[in-house]
Amino acid sequence: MTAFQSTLGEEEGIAEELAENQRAISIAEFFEKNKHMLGFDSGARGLVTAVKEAVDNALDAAEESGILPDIYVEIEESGDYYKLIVEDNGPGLTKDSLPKVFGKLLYGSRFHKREQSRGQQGIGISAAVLYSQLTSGKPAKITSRTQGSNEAQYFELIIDTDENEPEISVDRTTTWDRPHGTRIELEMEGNMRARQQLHDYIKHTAVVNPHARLELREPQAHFKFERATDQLPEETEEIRPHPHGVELGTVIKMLSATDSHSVSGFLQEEFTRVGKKTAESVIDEFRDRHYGREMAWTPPGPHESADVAAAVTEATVNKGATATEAFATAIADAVADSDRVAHNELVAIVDSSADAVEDEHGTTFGDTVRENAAEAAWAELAGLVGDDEDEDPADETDADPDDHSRLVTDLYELADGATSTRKDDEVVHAFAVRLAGKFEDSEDTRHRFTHKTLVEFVDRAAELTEEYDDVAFGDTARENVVDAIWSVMVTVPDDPPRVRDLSGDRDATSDLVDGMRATDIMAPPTRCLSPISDDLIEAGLKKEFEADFYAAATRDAEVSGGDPFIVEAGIAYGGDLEAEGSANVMRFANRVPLVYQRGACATTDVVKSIGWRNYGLDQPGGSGVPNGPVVIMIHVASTNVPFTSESKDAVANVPEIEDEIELAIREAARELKSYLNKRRSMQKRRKKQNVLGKILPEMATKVAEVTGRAEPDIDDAIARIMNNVLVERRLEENGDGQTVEVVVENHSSTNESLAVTDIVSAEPSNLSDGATVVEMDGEWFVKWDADVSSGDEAVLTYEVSTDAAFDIDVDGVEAEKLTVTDTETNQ
Ligand SMILES: Nc1ncnc2c1ncn2[C@@H]1O[C@H](COP(=O)(O)OP(=O)(O)OP(=O)(O)O)[C@@H](O)[C@H]1O
Repeated sequence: MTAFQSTLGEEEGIAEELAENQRAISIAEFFEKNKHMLGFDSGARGLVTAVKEAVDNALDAAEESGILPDIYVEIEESGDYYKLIVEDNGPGLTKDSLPKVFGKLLYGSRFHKREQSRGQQGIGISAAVLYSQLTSGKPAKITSRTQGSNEAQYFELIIDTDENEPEISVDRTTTWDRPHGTRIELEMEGNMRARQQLHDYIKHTAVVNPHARLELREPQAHFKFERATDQLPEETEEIRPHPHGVELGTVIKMLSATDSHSVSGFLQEEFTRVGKKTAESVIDEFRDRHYGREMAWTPPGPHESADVAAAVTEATVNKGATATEAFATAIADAVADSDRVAHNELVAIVDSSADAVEDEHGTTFGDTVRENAAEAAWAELAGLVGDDEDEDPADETDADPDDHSRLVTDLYELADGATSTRKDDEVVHAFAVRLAGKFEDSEDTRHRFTHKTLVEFVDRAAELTEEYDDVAFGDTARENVVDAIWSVMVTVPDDPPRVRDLSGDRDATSDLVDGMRATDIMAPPTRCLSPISDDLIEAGLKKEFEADFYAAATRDAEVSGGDPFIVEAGIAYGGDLEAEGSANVMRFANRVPLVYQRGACATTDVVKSIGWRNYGLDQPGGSGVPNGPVVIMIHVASTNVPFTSESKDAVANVPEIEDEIELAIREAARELKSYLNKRRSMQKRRKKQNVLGKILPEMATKVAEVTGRAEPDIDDAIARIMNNVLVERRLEENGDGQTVEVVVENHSSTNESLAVTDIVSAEPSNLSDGATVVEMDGEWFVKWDADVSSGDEAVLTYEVSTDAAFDIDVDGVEAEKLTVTDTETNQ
């Protein structure tokens, strides 16, 4: 029995006793116990993670200050431990901030910023310090020199885990040969079993950061990556959150923190891409959700008993006959001129008619008169003065086909247009009668309903119709009818609540968040992001892998959780890539290679979910990572990459991000597909050509033998059979010299553009139009660009002495589609 159990059963004091054991846990203490969460779960991994944290910080700091990064990483054995040194040429850290940066967890400059950076949480480097002190007991040794300062600061510190504060043991000035930057030295327990991961991390960092100079020295290897460009990545700018995808909790927090009083001001001030017009659209969406829409009915026609003018006249008292008539006519005319009228629109019509009549007749139309008039006119319009005497409003099953209230006619039209043509007229009519009943019986005489209520009305009317008329009125029909009615209903003009009222109202805020999501809003600005760009991805892949084919795609920015993100993908295929086994999937987030937890990453999940056979790759079982000589690279750039854990190894399964990853990969994969298709058809062509190349000469000899004639021109025949482009030289003696004809016959089905270069050993003359000649070291290069339509031919001519030798080179047509016969050369 545990001590805890022994106390059970005794009535008093358990809670008190338990309460005595409760105490707050410092964040440093927590991570001391849970270092795996930060990527320090083993000695091998600890070293890689520490390098990664320090190098990521160095790159961030240098780029932020517009400095081309120059980073030196050294790992050396030091007795039972490993010593890690990372030096950068960044801006350095001030004496005040340095101890906190390295000696306090959750302290950093990036957590609150909406801007792409490698660092996000303010944990990374202090976690490395924590791991080092935990495993070696030694303090972190840090040197930092800020720009323009004559001397550097030197600190030795550990983290006081109870307090999560730095404990400084040495604090002095020193000299350092770097003009500015930071050097950190950590000793830790470790091993180099993860050497490959370490090398990959440094190598891949170099690939996606061509502006950085990186050097790694470790006990068994030393390599340097010189910078490939002096161009820093485009500077990023901090942005406000985008309204798409911000969560309710965040909006509640923002509402209580904002200085704005109106919702419109709040939206414009606190979010990116929201101007006055967009704010108004969001508020309209909010109104639809929060207040509902009002049903707009068609105005009564001349054959109908409903009479707006008569009703207004009757409701207006003591205004004199002329003014009353003018008032009633103005309202009736405005109603008749509208396609449909909702309650709030009618109120506006009454107001403007009253104002106009007041001006013209000098009679005052007060609020009560206006209200009475609006009520009377609305009763006509909305069928509130029922013309069906026998109808029992309590009997919702009543669907008398003879019943023709004006609402029924209106709703019938809408329902008929929205349901399949197979639905019987009478059934639709019966449904319209029941639905009209719901409107007529509603307590809200303005016919103002939320979408949800409308769905309930339609469902109920449909259920009754199914039950009593024994017909199907399924989900699709119901949804279509709801859509048709909702689209003619009108957004109400009610003012949204003030920010201070909204901030305490969770439901109303939720309507606002839904409204923000439903509004079309321009994609967020991308200046807060720094994608690699498709060109540089291709260049990076080319630098790293010898392949036959490369493709890359950069998607437009999208939003997730209010944070903009961009996904990029690259594919390399063939060449020297490993043909055995599955494809090499390279993952990057904010230009940082992701080394661990491949299997837990959204990028890997997406790669596995794609049907690669469609793109011409081998994929056993039709799912999973494809096989073959392929590298698939994915880069997720975001102002806040959603990682699965603080160790930032794997991207979480966020649907919006997964969709974009898929689209980016598919974009690059489509190019791969057409490359592979072409390659396959070229292979077929080559095979066919090889067979023909063997058979035709034998046939030619046989034919010549049998017929006793000269052997036919085989090259010509091959070109024609294969639908090739034939380039043929013809020579004709001409006095002292000879005329050269280079003939291009296009037997293919497409128009072709060729670049022909004939290298001649003597000086040519009388070149045909379009050809140029350049002399180099006693050889003449006759250059000619020929555009030859399908089925056509083009000829290059020139003259040259009979002893000239030729060598022809043709560019612009794949080798498999080209037949060159240069046999009649004099050499
Ligand atoms: N080499 C450096 N030069 C200049 N500033 C640095 C350097 N390293 C860290 N910093 C500063 O210290 C802060 C804390 O760094 P830390 O690695 O703990 O967190 P982070 O990089 O912000 O986030 P993450 O936990 O995601 O890595 C950074 O935000 C940055 O402002």
